[in-house]
Amino acid sequence: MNAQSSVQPKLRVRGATKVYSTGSGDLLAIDRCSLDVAPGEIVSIVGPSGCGKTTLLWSMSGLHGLTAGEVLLDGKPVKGPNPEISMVFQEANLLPWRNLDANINFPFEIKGTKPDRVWIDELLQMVGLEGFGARFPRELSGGMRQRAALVRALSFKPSVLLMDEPFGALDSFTREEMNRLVEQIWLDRPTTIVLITHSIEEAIFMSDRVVVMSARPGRVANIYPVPFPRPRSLDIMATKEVFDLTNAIKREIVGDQKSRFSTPSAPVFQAAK
Ligand SMILES: Nc1ncnc2c1ncn2[C@@H]1O[C@H](COP(=O)(O)OP(=O)(O)OP(=O)(O)O)[C@@H](O)[C@H]1O
Repeated sequence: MNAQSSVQPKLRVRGATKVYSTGSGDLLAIDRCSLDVAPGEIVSIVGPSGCGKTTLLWSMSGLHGLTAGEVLLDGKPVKGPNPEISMVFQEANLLPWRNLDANINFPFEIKGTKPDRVWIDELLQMVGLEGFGARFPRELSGGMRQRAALVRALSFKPSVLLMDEPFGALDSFTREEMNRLVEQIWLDRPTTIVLITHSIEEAIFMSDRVVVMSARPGRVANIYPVPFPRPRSLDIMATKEVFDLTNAIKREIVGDQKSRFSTPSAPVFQAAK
């Protein structure tokens, strides 16, 4: 799917600017970021540490407000938590005293709504966790806990899934397994996904487009289309085209950081006018 097509964007970020008030003054985290994500598209956001990736993603979720700019879901402003938007974080955040089933049910209990058990069982099967409902988080591996977090996030049937470095704490083998799993689920049930990652390889494997942000204050520096066919096999990932794209993105990020380090840095910024 291509965001440049005439289809209305699922998610539209317009001039997103966020200033945090800190003990040493205002800090401009992101500055006039704009991005359209098409329905059913997977977009990754990469950039130097501290460039504002999480700030941008949380703004998309409605979990925190913007100083200026707006986020639109299907053309309507996102002004707070939205049932259409789910999140997955680096930590699975499962409640240790509840078993897997009870963890997945927990958000429904809070909301006072009834979970769709058929859908949840289907998800558990897709991620290979069927039959593990009675297990407690301590009895699950890191990868299994993240798979459970994925099921919990998808259990609401969101139309947008926001993932904040979801596999960053996993070993590289499990991480690749999770990448393939998310792609499989997405191929089966297309959802609009925005993913933050520190791994350019992961970004390329997962995405239709990779957004590169500049060092803080974060701006959209460049957007790279990823034209490789799906499902993305290890063979595709080993091609020269992927190697060249990886290097181009890496060079852009490293180059940006180098130019920052070679000029005196000012940690506190004024908000963009
Ligand atoms: N609640 C907050 N209050 C003050 N400053 C904040 C707050 N949250 C983030 N920041 C600052 O805003 C900037 C952007 O942070 P953010 O976490 O969005 O970046 P990031 O690109 O996700 O970082 P990383 O890649 O290291 O996870 C950083 O300088 C950070 O210290």
